[in-house]
Amino acid sequence: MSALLQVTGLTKIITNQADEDNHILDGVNFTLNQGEFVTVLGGNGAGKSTLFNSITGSTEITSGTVMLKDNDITKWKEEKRSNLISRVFQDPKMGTAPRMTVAENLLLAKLRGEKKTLRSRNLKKNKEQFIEMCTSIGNGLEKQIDAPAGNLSGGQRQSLSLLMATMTQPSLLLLDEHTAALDPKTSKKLMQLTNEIIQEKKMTCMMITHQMEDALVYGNRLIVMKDGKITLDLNQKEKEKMTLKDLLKLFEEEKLTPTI
Ligand SMILES: Nc1ncnc2c1ncn2[C@@H]1O[C@H](COP(=O)(O)OP(=O)(O)OP(=O)(O)O)[C@@H](O)[C@H]1O
Repeated sequence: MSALLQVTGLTKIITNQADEDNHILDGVNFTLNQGEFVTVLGGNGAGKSTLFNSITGSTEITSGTVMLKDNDITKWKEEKRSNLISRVFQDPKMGTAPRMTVAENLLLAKLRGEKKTLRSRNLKKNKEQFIEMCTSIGNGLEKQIDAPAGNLSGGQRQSLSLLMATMTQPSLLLLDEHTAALDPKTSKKLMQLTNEIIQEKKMTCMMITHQMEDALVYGNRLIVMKDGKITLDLNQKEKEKMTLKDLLKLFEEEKLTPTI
């Protein structure tokens, strides 16, 4: 396996009004290999989303480097990084344009990184493929193909976000609690769909979740964060041995504190 993402000494310090430094990310180091699907657990405020923000370039870091596909992207603007990195957020409203139709949203995703306009000719050409993609999800999204994305249910809108995020096979897929705002049944379905897409496209993915069971069931590596640090990093074999009970016990006993 070859390294796809290499994060070294990633640190983000925020100084508050009392002039105290808060280490939101505290020297995070890890390497993600091509094809790895990592689930990321950690309590509120552990630094999980800030880690994602640092990788996508939506937050400025204090120090450290981010390498992606042998490129040092630390100083790249967010827009440039977005040609290689896709992210799906918790809020269904974040990943789609509400006034554009489902088909237009999908076309926008298909043309990512290209300087093309949303011509109706392009829409017509791709419509059949888009309907097929939507039908495969099984939640009626294809019936809304010409409806504005803002009219969709939360589950439909998140599945559209997921389709858009994975359409052009990004180098890295970041899922930021992307099922958390949905009801349990819809959330489960979207998680299954997510896993199918990741397996089928052999994608490299990091997924933040608060569902310990999902963190154990899905993916082939598990990372736990606490106080801006990675405090547990289980490979596939170690993860397979870990039971939900063991994991819950570790959290309860707070054995996930850094050893240094
Ligand atoms: N721009 C900022 N200014 C000040 N504090 C910030 C900023 N960004 C993040 N923080 C703080 O950094 C800490 C980590 O936040 P982050 O959102 O990364 O945590 P998280 O692990 O994703 O938590 P959650 O599970 O609640 O989403 C929090 O205490 C948060 O309030």
